[in-house]
Amino acid sequence: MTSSPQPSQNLQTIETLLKQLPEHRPQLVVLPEACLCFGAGDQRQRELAELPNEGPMQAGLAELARRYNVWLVGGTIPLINHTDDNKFYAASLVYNPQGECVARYNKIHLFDVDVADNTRSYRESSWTEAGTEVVTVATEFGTLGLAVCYDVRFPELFRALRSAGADILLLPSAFTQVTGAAHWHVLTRARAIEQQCFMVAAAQAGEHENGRQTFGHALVIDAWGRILAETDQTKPSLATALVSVSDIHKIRQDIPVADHFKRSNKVLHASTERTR
Ligand SMILES: O=C(O)CNC(=O)[C@H](CS)NC(=O)CCC(=O)C(=O)O
Repeated sequence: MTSSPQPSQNLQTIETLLKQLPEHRPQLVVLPEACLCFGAGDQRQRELAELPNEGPMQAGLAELARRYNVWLVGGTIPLINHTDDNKFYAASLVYNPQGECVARYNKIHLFDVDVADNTRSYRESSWTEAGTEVVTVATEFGTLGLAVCYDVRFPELFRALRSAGADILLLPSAFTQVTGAAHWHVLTRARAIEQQCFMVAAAQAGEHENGRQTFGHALVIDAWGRILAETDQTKPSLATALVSVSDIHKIRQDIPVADHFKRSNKVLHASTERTR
């Protein structure tokens, strides 16, 4: 998506995409970070921020999940934070096909980064409250592990998701054009390979109303690191793949990294303690 600052307009775009989905059900649809409001400025986002399970953005996503009979992951939307009025949570919400919100993940790693693009300096923590919880959710497809965008640079989170049972990693994103061109495919594939999970990485793409340029290239990656689907367009489009989560069992059996990590973790931990 090339989301605008206008939630109702973005909901319409999402509905246009949902109409193009293959017939196959059950189906999981992952939307990009800030799918309902992008490039609006932090003041506008604060105004739009909603309480959990209240407000038009969440009602819109719930209704679409129900109408199209899909599991729908609403990238991130701003949700109110009671401890600091100036900061909202960047929350990724999972809706089941009945339109019920069954999980919420607040983005943990915030993008306080300098980039050689026309924005130059990103300071996400100045308007976003960091999440503190690792979130997985059991579904009929397998267990989903939730992460968002910049989180992909922190493999420890993905290790924690795998330890908590994740089979399918979800990564709603809004990667910058510059960092995306250099790192997007490598990072998303690396997380899939090392955790032996599917990776569904949705993306903002193109040039937004505030001049920000995002990289696009939404991906579905399997647990062997193969790219199953990719969209390289900068107009709203879908990357779709038909997958079976049972494919990961052989990979995990043949290369038992989860067991080996338990062994090495003790050694590594003891060793860093000694050298400190
Ligand atoms: O601000 C919004 O409206 C939506 N959120 C974003 O665009 C976020 C925070 S600025 N973007 C990223 O995390 C980019 C990460 C990235 O590009 C990298 O890790 O290289």
